[in-house]
Amino acid sequence: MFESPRRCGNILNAWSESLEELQETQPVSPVSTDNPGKKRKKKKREQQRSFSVPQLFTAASVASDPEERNRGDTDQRAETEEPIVRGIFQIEKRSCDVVLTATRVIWTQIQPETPTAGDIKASETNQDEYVELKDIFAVKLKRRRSVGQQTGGTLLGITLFQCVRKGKKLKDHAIHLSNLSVDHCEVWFKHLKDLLNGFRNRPKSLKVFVNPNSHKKEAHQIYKEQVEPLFKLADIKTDITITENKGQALSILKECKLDEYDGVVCVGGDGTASEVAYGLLLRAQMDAGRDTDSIFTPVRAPLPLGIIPAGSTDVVACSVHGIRHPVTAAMHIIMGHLQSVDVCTFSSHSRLLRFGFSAMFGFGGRTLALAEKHRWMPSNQRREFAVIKTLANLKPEDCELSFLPLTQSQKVTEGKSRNDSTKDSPPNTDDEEEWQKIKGLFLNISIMAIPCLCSMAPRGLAPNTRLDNGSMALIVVRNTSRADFIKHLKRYGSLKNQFSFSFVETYTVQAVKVRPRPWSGWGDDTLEENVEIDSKNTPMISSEGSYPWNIDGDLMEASEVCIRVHPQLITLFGVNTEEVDESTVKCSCI
Ligand SMILES: Nc1ncnc2c1ncn2[C@@H]1O[C@H](COP(=O)(O)OP(=O)(O)OP(=O)(O)O)[C@@H](O)[C@H]1O
Repeated sequence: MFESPRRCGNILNAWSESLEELQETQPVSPVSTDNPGKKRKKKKREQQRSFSVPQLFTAASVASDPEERNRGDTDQRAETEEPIVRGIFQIEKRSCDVVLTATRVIWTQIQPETPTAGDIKASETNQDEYVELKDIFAVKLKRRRSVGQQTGGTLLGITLFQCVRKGKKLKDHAIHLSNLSVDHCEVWFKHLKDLLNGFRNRPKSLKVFVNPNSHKKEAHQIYKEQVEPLFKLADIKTDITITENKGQALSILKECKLDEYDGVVCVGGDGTASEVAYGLLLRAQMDAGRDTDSIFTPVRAPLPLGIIPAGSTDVVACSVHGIRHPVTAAMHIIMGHLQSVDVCTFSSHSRLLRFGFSAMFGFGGRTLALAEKHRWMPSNQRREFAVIKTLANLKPEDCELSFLPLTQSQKVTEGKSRNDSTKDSPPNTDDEEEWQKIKGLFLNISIMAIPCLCSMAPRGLAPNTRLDNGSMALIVVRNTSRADFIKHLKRYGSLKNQFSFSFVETYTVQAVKVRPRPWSGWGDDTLEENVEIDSKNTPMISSEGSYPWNIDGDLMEASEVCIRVHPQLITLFGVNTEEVDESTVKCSCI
C-alpha cells in the first residue's frame, strides 16, 4: 500500500523521505525551537478556516454508466465538464472545493466564513487549478504508517501521480488531496480508478528483458532504481528476464505466449533493442505463416516495444524519446504513448537475415568488428580504440551499390501516410529500371530508417529521415583522404551540415543493395597490423567473402545484402520527436 505524505516531488525521493515526513507528524518533541505564540495563532487561523461536517464530507456522486466514462468517448459530459463527484480536500495546505469530471480534477480555494486580510487578498487572485486525467498515471490512498508497518494506518487522503513534461523529459509529480474521511476518499478513489482504467493504450502487463552486460553493466540497477518503482506505482505487472547471453531474448520471443502481455520492454543499448525488435517481428512473421526464406511482405509486430536506454549510444531510444533518459522512457510506457516506426529487412539472396533500424557498412562495420574482438576492454575505451585503429588503417570498400529512390509521388503521399497505422506493406515498385547503380571505392555507407539521434550526433546520424515516413536515408562517403574523412566525422558532433562535402552523397530511398567486389590478396588480419601501405586506393578485402556490418550496433557478417524499408512495421512506446513541445506543462490554470 502506498505511503507518502509528501505534498509533491519525485517518487524516489518520496519513498526515501517518507520516514522524515512521518517523524514530522509524530507527537511534539519536548524540545521545540518554534515560537509557541506563532503556533497558537496559526492553529487559530486553521480553526477559522474549518467547515461544517456535512460540508466537508459531501460527496455529490453524479456518476452514471462507467462505460460512458472511458477515454476516447467524446460524450457531452466531457465537453461540458459535468461533475462526477465533488468534495472538499486540503491541497497544499489550502482548503479547496474539488470537482472530478470525465477529463479533469479541478480545484478552487474556498473562502473561510470569516476571512482574514490575507484570505481576501489571496481570493482576488484566486483561480481554478486543474490537472487533466490524461496526465495522471496512478492514484493511491495515502496513509500514515509507523516505521515497519506494512498494512493499515490512518487514512490521510488521496494522492494523484501526474506525468509532467519539462522540455523532452517526462517525470512524475505527486498531488496530495488530504481528507480524513474514509468514505469520502474511497468514493473518490473508486471514481478515479474507473476513469484511469479507461485509458486503453496504457499497458497493464509487460514482458521485460534486461541485458545486464550493456555498456557499464548498469542496466539492471537502472531498471531496479528508476523504472521498477514507477511500474509498481502504475500497477503494471511485469515478467522479467535478465538475459544470460546474446540471442536469449530472441529465442524467448519466438516461443512465449505473447497474449499475456500488453507490451515488451528492453533495458539495454541499441543491440538489445534491435534484438528484441527483431524477435517481436520474427514472431509476427511466424504467426502469420510468412516464409522468410523468400521475398515476403512482413506483417506488423503484435505488441508495442518500450526501450529503457542503458547502453552507450542508445540511438533508437534517443530517436523515439528525443532524449536519453530512463525515467522519460518509463513514463512513455506507463502513459501508453505510441509511435509507429519504420523498420528495415536485411536479406541476402532473398533470405531474411534480420530486421533492424539502421546499418553501416565500411568504416562503421569495420570499427564495430574490431571493437567486438576487444570485448574485454571497458566499453568507452574499446570504442575509442576501435575508432582510432580503424582510422589509422583506413581503407575503402570496393563495391557496387544499387538503390531504389523514393519517387516524387511517394514523397507527396509520405506526409499523408505518416499516421496511417493500418499500412503494412512497403512502397514496393521493384521495377529493375528504377534502380540506380553506383560503383567504386567507398569509405562508408550508412542506411538509416530512423534519425539515429545520440549525444555524439545531436542532429542525428540521418537528420533528414523521420521515424515513420516510409523511407531510408542512404549516406554514401566515397573514397577520400583520411583528413577529409575525419573532418566529415567531426561534423556529426556539431551543428554544421555533415554532408556538405564533395565526397558525400545522400539519397532518400526505399531499398538498397550492397554488393562488395572481391579482390585477391589481403586478409582481415591485416587490420590488426599497422601496415604501411597506400591506403588511399587499396580497398578492404575479406578473405572469406563476408564483410562486417554494423546493424544497430550489432555485428553481422554477410556478403551481398539487400535492405528494404517497411513503413510503420513496429510500434514503439514514445513520441514523434519532431513534435515534442519544449514548453513546461504542469498543473495549469483555467
Ligand atoms: N547476458 C548477456 N551477455 C552478453 N551479451 C548479451 C547478453 N544479453 C544480451 N546480450 C547482447 O549484447 C549485445 C550488446 O548489448 P547492448 O547493445 O545492450 O549494449 P552496448 O553495446 O553497451 O550498447 P550500445 O549498443 O548502445 O552501444 C546485444 O546484441 C545483446 O544481444
